[in-house]
Amino acid sequence: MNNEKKYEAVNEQVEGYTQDGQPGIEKDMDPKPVIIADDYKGSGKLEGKVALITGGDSGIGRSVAVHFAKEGADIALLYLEEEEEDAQYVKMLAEKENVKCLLYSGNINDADFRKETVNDVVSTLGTINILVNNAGVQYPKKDFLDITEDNLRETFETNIISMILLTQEVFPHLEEGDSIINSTSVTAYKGSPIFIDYSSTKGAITSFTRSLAQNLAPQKIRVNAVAPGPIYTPLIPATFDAEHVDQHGEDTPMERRGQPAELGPSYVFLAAQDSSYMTGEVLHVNGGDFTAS
Ligand SMILES: NC(=O)C1=CN([C@@H]2O[C@H](COP(=O)(O)OP(=O)(O)OC[C@H]3O[C@@H](n4cnc5c(N)ncnc54)[C@H](O)[C@@H]3O)[C@@H](O)[C@H]2O)C=CC1
Ligand SMILES: CC(=O)C(C)=O
Repeated sequence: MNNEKKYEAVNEQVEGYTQDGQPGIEKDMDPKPVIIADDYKGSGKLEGKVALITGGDSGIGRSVAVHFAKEGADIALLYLEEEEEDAQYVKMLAEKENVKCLLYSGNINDADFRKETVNDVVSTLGTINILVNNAGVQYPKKDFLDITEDNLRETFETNIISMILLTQEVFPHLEEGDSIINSTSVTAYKGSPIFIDYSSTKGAITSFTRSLAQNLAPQKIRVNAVAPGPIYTPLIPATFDAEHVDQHGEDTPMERRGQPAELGPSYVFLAAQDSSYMTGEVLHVNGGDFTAS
């Protein structure tokens, strides 16, 4: 079975599965997302590198973590406490690739936690070469007036404010050739009637990526982003009702949701020297929605 057929087969089994609020837990998902293609072969593209991946326990971040491990990077994952088992699973997969994997559970919105995490990664693994800013939350609301101030503040705090603050924490350790990759979203480009606040944070992430890329270009530190379309991750059953979960991705030109396995290679490309002449760019992995780019 070719990879796309395998993804379609998983998609067909989804059938409106939901979870009870964020954070979504990958170990409870049935069917499980596909993290990496069976025929993916690492070729040492990230050997000797150290990557810090936020939200690296599950979904897109898990796929990034496993691809980076396949490419020889030591990795550190930052995630919420409720996701410990998901993170332990990623650690087990990474260690099978003979790389180190450090785990940091806590809230990215806590300044001490950010600082302690970065200091510990650097003292244990020597440095940080790649920062993947991927943690995010979303609270879909049909009615504009239903967006609560608490949800609005949490969405901005988690998705963009802490992204910038964590990047400031990591920046002093980055050197020429190192790279930052941010997870934005197709909703930053298309807008979304149910994600007015969330899509605003994703628009901010795109602008942050472009602006920081210009600022850091003289130091030869590259800053790029990936804009996923609808991807089957714990975030989806944790935040959508069954009908929306079922339909997720049907409105793309490819008429299907994506699997995390279809995202990981883009992050490898942006982290590796293969993309050495790219900065401030966004890769759109969205099932063919090229008008949203
Ligand atoms: N699944 C999708 O269809 C799409 C996802 N994205 C983005 O991809 C990124 C990853 O999400 P997914 O893999 O889909 O879901 P996910 O639920 O697997 O990952 C989100 C991760 O964010 C982390 N997180 C959230 N709040 C946190 C906090 N306060 N402190 C520490 N960690 C926190 C959690 O570890 C969680 O695992 C997010 O930024 C999301 O907005 C973008 C477009 C589409
Ligand atoms: C959550 C999100 O960004 C989409 C495209 O579903």
